[in-house]
Amino acid sequence: MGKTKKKHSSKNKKYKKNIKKKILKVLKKWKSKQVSKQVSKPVVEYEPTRPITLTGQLFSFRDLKPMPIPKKDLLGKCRFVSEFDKLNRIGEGTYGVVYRAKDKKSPVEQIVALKQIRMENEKEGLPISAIREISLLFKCDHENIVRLHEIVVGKRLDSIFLSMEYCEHDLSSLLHNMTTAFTEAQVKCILLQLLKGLKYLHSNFIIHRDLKLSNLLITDKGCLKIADFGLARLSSVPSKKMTTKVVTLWYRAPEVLLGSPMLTKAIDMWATGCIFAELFLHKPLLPGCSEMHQLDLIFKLFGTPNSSIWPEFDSLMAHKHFTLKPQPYNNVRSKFPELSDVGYRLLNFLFIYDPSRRGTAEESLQSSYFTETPLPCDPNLMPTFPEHRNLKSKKQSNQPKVAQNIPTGLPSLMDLLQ
Ligand SMILES: Nc1ncnc2c1ncn2[C@@H]1O[C@H](COP(=O)(O)OP(=O)(O)OP(=O)(O)O)[C@@H](O)[C@H]1O
Repeated sequence: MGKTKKKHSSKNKKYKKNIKKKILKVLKKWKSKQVSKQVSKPVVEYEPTRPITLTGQLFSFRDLKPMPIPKKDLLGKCRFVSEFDKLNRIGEGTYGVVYRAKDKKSPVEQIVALKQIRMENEKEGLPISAIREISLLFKCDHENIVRLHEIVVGKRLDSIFLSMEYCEHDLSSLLHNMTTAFTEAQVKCILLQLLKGLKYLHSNFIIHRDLKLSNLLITDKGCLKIADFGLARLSSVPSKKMTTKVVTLWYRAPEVLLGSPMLTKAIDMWATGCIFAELFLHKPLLPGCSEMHQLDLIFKLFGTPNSSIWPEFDSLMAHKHFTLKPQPYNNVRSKFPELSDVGYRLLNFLFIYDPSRRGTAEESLQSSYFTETPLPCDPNLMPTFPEHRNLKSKKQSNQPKVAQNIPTGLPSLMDLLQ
C-alpha cells in the first residue's frame, strides 16, 4: 500500500512540474510578443532625428501597458529653431539673448520672441532660472502675463529657446526713449494692468521676485505683459524661507535688504510702488548704488522704521552691524506734489514697511485712484512707438546688478516647488 502511495505522489509531482514548465513557456512567449508589439508600435510617435526629449520616458515596459502622454507634455516633439527666421536681436539679459523671429511654418504671419537660454557656464544641463521660467510660464494663462508658446531646439544639445508672444516694447527702453513723460491716464492704464497680472500670479501662489521696468512688456495694442520669470517662485502657506538676494536693487523691498528669511508676495508690491513712482516721475525713485545706499535712500524718503510700525524690524536689525540715522518724517508728499490725495494714499499703501500690512494687488485694484479723473486710458489708446524698438539693440539697463544668489545645475523637484 505504502509503496503504491509513494509511486503516485512522485508521479503527481512530475506531472505538476511539467505543467508549470509549460505554463511558464507559454507566458514567456506571450510576454515577448507584447514587448515587440510595444516597440514596433509606440503610442506616441517619436521622430528619432529630433535630439531632445525634455519629458521623461515615452512608454514603460514595466507593466506592459502603454503610457499615454498628455498633449501638453509632448515636449519631445520640440520644433527646430530652423523653422524660424531670426529677424533681429531685441534684448539681452543675464540669462539669455532675445530675438524677434518669424515662424516659417505658420500659415499666417506670426512674429515671436525667441529667448535663447544661456548655457555657457552650465555643466549639468538647463540652468535653474530657465527651468523655473518654463515651469511657471506654462502654468500661467492671463492676458497680462507673457505667453510661452513652446520650447524650440537647435542642432546642438545646448541650444534651447523659449518661443514667446512678441511684444513691441519693454517699459524700460520705452521710458528711456520718450521725450515726455506718460500722462497720468497712461500711468493708470499701465498700473492697472500690472496689478491685474499680479493679482493673478499671487492668487496662484507665484511670486515674481524681479519686477522692474525692463521686465514689463507692452504690445502694440497697449497690453502690458509681465515677463522674465527666471527668479519667480511658488510661495507656500505659510511662507517658506527663500534666498534673500532677489529683486534688482532699485526695486528691492526693505525686508529683502535687511535679510528677512520670510519673503512674501509683498516684495512684488514694493517693486510695484517703485514702478508706479518711476512712471509718474519719469525717473527712478530710489536709484541706490549699493545695498546700504539703497536702505539709506528708503529711510530718507519714508522715515526710519521702528518696531511699533514694523514688529519684525528690531529682530532684523539685531544682526546688522550698522546704526541708523533717525529720520522721523515721511517725505513722499514733497516728491509728488501733483499726485491727488487718493493717488498719494495708494502709493504709501504700496510702501508700508511691514510686509504683512503692505497693500496687496487685489486691494490696490479697489483704490478710487482708478475711478477718479483722469480715468485710466484704454490700452488701445496707449501710444505705440514702432521706431523705438529699432533703437533698442541692447538692453539699456544701467541698474546695478548685485550678484543674485542663484544655484546652477539641474534643480531638484523641491527646488522647483519651493
Ligand atoms: N516676449 C518678448 N517680446 C519682446 N521683447 C522681449 C520679450 N521677452 C524679452 N524681451 C526683451 O529682452 C529683454 C531681456 O529679456 P528677459 O528679461 O526675459 O531676459 P533675462 O536674461 O531674464 O533678463 P534679466 O537680466 O532682466 O534677468 C527684455 O528686457 C525685453 O527688452
